[in-house]
This record gives sequence, structure tokens and C-alpha cells, in this order.
Amino acid sequence: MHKIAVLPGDGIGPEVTAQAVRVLEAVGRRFNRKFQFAEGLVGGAALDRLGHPLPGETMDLCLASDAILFGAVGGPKWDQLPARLRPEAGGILALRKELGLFANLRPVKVFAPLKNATALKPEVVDGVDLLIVRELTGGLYFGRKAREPLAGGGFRVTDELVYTTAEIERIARVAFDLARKRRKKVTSVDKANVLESSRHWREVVTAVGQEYPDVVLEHMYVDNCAMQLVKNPRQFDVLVTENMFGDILSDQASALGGSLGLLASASIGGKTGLYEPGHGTAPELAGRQAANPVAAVLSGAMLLRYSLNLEEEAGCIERAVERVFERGFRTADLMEEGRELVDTVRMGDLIIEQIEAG
Ligand SMILES: NC(=O)c1ccc[n+]([C@@H]2O[C@H](COP(=O)([O-])OP(=O)(O)OC[C@H]3O[C@@H](n4cnc5c(N)ncnc54)[C@H](O)[C@@H]3O)[C@@H](O)[C@H]2O)c1
Ligand SMILES: CC(C)[C@H](C(=O)O)[C@@H](O)C(=O)O
Ligand SMILES: [Mg+2]
Repeated sequence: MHKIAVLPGDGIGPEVTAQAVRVLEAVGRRFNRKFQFAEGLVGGAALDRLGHPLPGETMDLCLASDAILFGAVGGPKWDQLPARLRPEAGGILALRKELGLFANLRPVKVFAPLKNATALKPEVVDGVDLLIVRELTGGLYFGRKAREPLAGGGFRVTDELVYTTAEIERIARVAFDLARKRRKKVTSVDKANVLESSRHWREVVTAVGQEYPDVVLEHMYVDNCAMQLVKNPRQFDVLVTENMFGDILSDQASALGGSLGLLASASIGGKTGLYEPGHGTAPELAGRQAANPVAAVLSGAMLLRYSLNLEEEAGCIERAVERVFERGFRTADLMEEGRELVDTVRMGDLIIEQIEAG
């Protein structure tokens, strides 16, 4: 029996998470695995009901589970609150930190049937298969923050970017270990021409790289990387980078696949892995079953792979998704002429159908 905590959150979070749960149930039936799902409140939904974006009972549920399936949190309703009450800082960021989830894996693999769905030329994105390893519990997000009023009016505002050697070493090892199982190349992305933290990042990643002589290491400035991602994305295998750089580059890289609605992620390194789509709550789509649930569904596949060690089951979900695209079904974000438009629930149905067909 595998215990999975389900934290749907806000906006489209509950809609896409519902499909991910249904798909996991279908995989359970097909492979005779028992998954026990237990839902918890998080984000704005938790704040409205229980007064905190990460209530103690949700934390307890996460700690008592084998893995966590997370939707998305936040929205305009809660944007003006102080940080500790905001669904983002007080909810998902606090949860990642509490659980020690320092490594965030965000794969971007372009599905062959979708190579015309991007704004880029199909020959640029065809065959892209890269993995962003984003440091998740340090860097610019978690340094000292301040807002000090100035005598003459206005403020002096601060966000510090802090890393220790050990924090850089451990994320570098995750990247090199994963590269070993892939095409054996790591691109470390930094801003070492300007930032002291990046200068040290580069030294430490280089030193860790010596332990992996079979893996090619290159360093790239983040501004150049943003450009290279759209110009020649096939050059990349594993990218490893600071928290905020990884946040930005991963949304950008998702567009190679056609939509942010395809970007799955795994946050690992602590006791319990957390799996969430890379996108947010998309308030403009919420309540309409218009969102693409594939990022959430593929995050479920990553949960099977990284927390439960069920590789065959994970692969089954990934193949089912690809097959549904081959058959010409598209949610609105990926819609092209000559394809069939489906809503969130129908996309879930089609993936399940494919899993059941074997
Ligand atoms: N992990 C999280 O909980 C998380 C992640 C990102 C943003 N957010 C929050 O979500 C809220 C909205 O932020 P935003 O608009 O900048 O980012 P967003 O990711 O919600 O949306 C960005 C764009 O992508 C589209 N999109 C996102 N997910 C989609 C899906 N599954 N299918 C189809 N289209 C999809 C949206 O329609 C929008 O055009 C904010 O409160 C933000 O803080 C939360
Ligand atoms: C909601 C926000 C705090 C979050 C982040 O920046 O990590 C999101 O953008 C993501 O990419 O998971
Ligand atoms: Mg983001």
C-alpha cells in the first residue's frame, strides 16, 4: 500500500490534480498496485478555511505519506497579504523548505506529434529532451528580505542570494548522477560574470564535476542560456542552476514542448517527494475545465518513478499521453487545425482509456 497525499490547492489546481489521481488509480488497477489517497488543504483554500496556507494537519499528512501530489496555489484574491500568509511563500515555498526538497527536476521532452504546436520552427524543437535541475530551497528565494522606509520617502528593499558550499555540492551531485543515466552532459547555468554567489557556484560545480570524468561539464551564463534555449535547444541534456534562474528558464523551456501545461516536476532530496506541475493556478482558466491536465498527470508519473520506484508504471503513463496526442486530441493550449479539442476531464478519460488498452 502506497500512501499519497493529495494537495489540490487553488485555481486550476483541483481540476488538473483530479485527473492525475484518476490516472494513478487506472495504473493501480492495471498493475495491481494499491494507492491510498488522502486529501489536504493548502494555499488560498487552506487560508480561507483554516487561517493558514500550510496548516499543521496538512504538514502532518505530508509527513505520514510516501509521496505528495500537489496542484498549484495562489491567485489575485491573496496577493496583498503578508508573505507568511500568501499561498506561494507561506504555502508551497514553506512546504518545500520544511520537507528539505532541495532538488527540483523539470523535464522538457518534446512529444513528436506536438512539434508543430510551438511558436518555434518544428525542426528546432524536434527531438528536444532536456532536464532542468533547479536548486529549490536556497538562493534568491530564501535569503534575507527587507523593506526599510527611507527618511525622504520610499523604501530600501533587499532580497539576498545566499548559498553555502554544501548546498551547491549536493545539487551538483543530483545533476551529475542524473546525467550519467542520460546523455552524460551537464550545463551549469550561472551569472558568474557579475554575482559572487555564481562565482562560487561555478567553482563548486567544477570541483564536483571532477568526480564524474565520464560526464561533460560546461558552464553558461544565464542570459546566453535563455537565448540558446530557443535557438538550439537540442544542445542541452541536464541543466543545473540557482532557484530563481531555474524558475524562469523552466517556464521558458516548457514552451518548446508547446505549452506550460505540459511541464511536470519532481521535488526531491528530503524525506517525502513532492510532485507538481510547473505551472500555476491560471485564474483565467479556473472553473471551466479548460486547463491541460498533462503536466499534473506526468507529475504523477514522476511520483511513481522517483518516490515509489515503479518505473514500468511511470512509463505506461508517459506512453499513454503520447498516444493520445498521436491520436490527434488537444486541449485548448495546444489546439491546431485538424485536431480535436477536448476539455480537462476528457483528456483524463483518453489517457485512462489508453492505459487500460495496454
Ligand atoms: N507551484 C505553484 O503553486 C505555482 C506556480 C506558478 C504560479 N503560481 C501562482 O499562480 C497564479 C497565476 O500565475 P501566472 O499567471 O503567472 O502563471 P500560470 O502558470 O498560472 O499561467 C501562465 C500562463 O500559462 C497558462 N497555463 C498555465 N497552466 C496551464 C494549463 N495547465 N493548461 C493550459 N494553460 C495553462 C495560463 O493560462 C497563463 O496564460 C499566481 O498566483 C502565481 O503565484 C503558483
Ligand atoms: C508559485 C511560485 C512560488 C513557484 C516558484 O517560483 O517556485 C512557481 O513559480 C514554480 O515554478 O513552482
Ligand atoms: Mg515558476
